[in-house]
Amino acid sequence: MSNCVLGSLLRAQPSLVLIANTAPICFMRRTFSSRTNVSSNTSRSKGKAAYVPNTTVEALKEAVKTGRDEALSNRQLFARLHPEQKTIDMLDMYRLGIEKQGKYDRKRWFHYREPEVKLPHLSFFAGAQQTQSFPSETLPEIAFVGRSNVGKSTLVNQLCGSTAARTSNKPGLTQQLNFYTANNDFHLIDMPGYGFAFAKEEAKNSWLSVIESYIHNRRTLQRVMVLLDARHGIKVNDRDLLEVLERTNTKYQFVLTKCDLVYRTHLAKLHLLVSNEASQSRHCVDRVMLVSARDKAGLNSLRKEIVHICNIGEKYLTKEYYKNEHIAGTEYSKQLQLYHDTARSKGGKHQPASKGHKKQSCTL
Ligand SMILES: Nc1nc2c(ncn2[C@@H]2O[C@H](COP(=O)(O)OP(=O)(O)OP(=O)(O)O)[C@@H](O)[C@H]2O)c(=O)[nH]1
Ligand SMILES: [Mg+2]
Repeated sequence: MSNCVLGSLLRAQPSLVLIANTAPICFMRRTFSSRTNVSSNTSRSKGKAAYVPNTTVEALKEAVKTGRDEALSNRQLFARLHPEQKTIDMLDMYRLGIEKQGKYDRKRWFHYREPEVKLPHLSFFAGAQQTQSFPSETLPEIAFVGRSNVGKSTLVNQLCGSTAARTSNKPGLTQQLNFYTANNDFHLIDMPGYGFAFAKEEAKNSWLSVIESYIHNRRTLQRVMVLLDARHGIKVNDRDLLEVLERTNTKYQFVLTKCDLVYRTHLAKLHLLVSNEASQSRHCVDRVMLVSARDKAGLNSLRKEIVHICNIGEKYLTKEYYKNEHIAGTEYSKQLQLYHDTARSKGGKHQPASKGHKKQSCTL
């Protein structure tokens, strides 16, 4: 375990990380006990986990280049990001993120009625706490990894409309690799989380080495879904996992979870940062997925991704499905047009968020 990279999470040492390779800002790698950030200069971010992912973002670079913005905190730099309009439109369409309520609130009007991709129910068939207990390699496998409590087990359940995986609001419930089969078409693997968890140190060390061994050796593993909490983005201990994935030439993809807990504009900015990260990584799929298991938003896109990864598209995405999808898309465009026309005729911009709307805290 001493040479296990993931194991280093548990004895993290402060070290310097450069943003965007060239940007003259550095920040202290946080340990679990010390959560200070040297580039944060606002009292608001003091003591909080203000974290800028180690990624190249034109807006951030631009802000740094001007010189006058060098003293800005990560949070302020993040606030200056400008996501593309098409990202915001996509979030609107799939109703991801909290929408600021306005006079012409789209929720009251219409939404995109996407036909559902129905995946078979899951059944549990193996649990592994050590490498020798892995079941034999038969069907294509997709693994779900991420920090404890990020929503792995919940997502596995929601994708297949099942309750097979146990979930809890207490980090550290899943303590072994759980293998689920979906109608003998593919396997989904729910992994234990890394980072903070209510479990013994030795147990956490052993999960990490088993996860690493699984990623390294499993020939049927098609993709690793790296789940990131939309409130937090990429954290230091995620980076250690990404290093393992890159080193073992494993194909992986980011999934932003709990999108119902952040505002849509925040989500669009985070999407920009994480997409940037994905496009710079050799083995990362350049398509960031966004989901909310609570609101059941974005799940369908992830289901389609799974079906494509496992090459079972013709079974689940029939001609009928594409026809319904086309009808729903056309209807949505019509309603959107009507919405814009009405808003314009009433002199209309959206009203600001209502006073009673509770703002969610985030640690970016
Ligand atoms: N609001 C919200 N809560 C969610 C969402 N997904 C999961 N949760 C909640 O997050 C908590 C953790 O969910 P789990 O699925 O058990 O998390 P996990 O990643 O499997 O956690 P470990 O097994 O400890 O690694 C539960 O209370 C879930 O109800 C989501 O999309 N939105
Ligand atoms: Mg779990």
